[in-house]
Amino acid sequence: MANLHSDGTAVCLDGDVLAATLRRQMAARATRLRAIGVTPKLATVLVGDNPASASYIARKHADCAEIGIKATDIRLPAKTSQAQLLAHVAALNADPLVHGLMVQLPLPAGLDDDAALAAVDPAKDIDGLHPENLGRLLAGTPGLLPCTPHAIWQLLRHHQVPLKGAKVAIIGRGPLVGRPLSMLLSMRGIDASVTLLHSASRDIAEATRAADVVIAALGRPGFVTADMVRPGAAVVGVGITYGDGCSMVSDVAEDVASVAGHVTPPHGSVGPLTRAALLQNLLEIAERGLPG
Ligand SMILES: Nc1nc(=O)c2c([nH]1)NC[C@@H]1CN(c3ccc(C(=O)N[C@@H](CCC(=O)O)C(=O)O)cc3)C=[N+]21
Repeated sequence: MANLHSDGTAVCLDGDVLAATLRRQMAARATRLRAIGVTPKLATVLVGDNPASASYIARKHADCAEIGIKATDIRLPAKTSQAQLLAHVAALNADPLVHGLMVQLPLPAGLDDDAALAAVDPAKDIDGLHPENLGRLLAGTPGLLPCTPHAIWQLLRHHQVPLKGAKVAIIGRGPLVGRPLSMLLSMRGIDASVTLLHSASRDIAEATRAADVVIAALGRPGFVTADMVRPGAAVVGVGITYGDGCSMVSDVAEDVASVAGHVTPPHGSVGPLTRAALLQNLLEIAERGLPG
């Protein structure tokens, strides 16, 4: 098996390394934009004090500082009303100096995630989760791509994992990852043959054992085990569950590395690339001269 290391362990699909490369490429793009008088600018909206959400937002802002993207960090109390939240989104939509914005999910109880996604101007929708952008992906004419699916595609492409005609088993049909990823990878030009598995699927292991690529995005620690993986297959763990203390546990069990050809590391890999994909969308908007 050509894709295995000589000691029989899988090649590491390391998102940290690729994300650092992508940030350097983005820094060069930001420099070129500033040279023509465009300062790329992000706005994030965080409602409440979910510690995981606060940590992701802090990392997005640190990435912006490193790349040379201006960023505004809007924090609203958990008791914010739907109308107040939508007023903040409308103001950012209308601000010609803001190229892209996102509302961090999940919102606290009482606020509507879908309504918040739909309120973002689709031309500034760096999450790629507005119904118009999801609809364009479904139609095969994508606009801004959803970040985690784009991250996973870039990770597989970077490591030259073949997708054309390949059997790809995706576990999890959520709106942020599994479902849009199934649309992306089955697009003309990428040409994977996708099986979308979920909690009501029978014989998940049978489907994953037949797959060239297994992508676990369900949020169940250690769900994909070595016996579910064909030797030499590529395995991507997306879901991360916070264990004791600050440990992070992947949807992919550690024993998978002894069977797979490629595998994401146990501490996760897709998160830093998801942040990179968000800022790639932002720079694309700024380069198009849109919308301001
Ligand atoms: N509107 C919206 N857009 C999102 O893109 C979005 C969202 N809501 N809600 C939650 C999920 C989750 N998500 C992550 C992003 C980065 C890491 C990440 O960078 N993780 C680091 C460390 C994380 C840590 O230490 O807490 C890592 O994997 O190494 C993880 C998860 C984006 N999401």
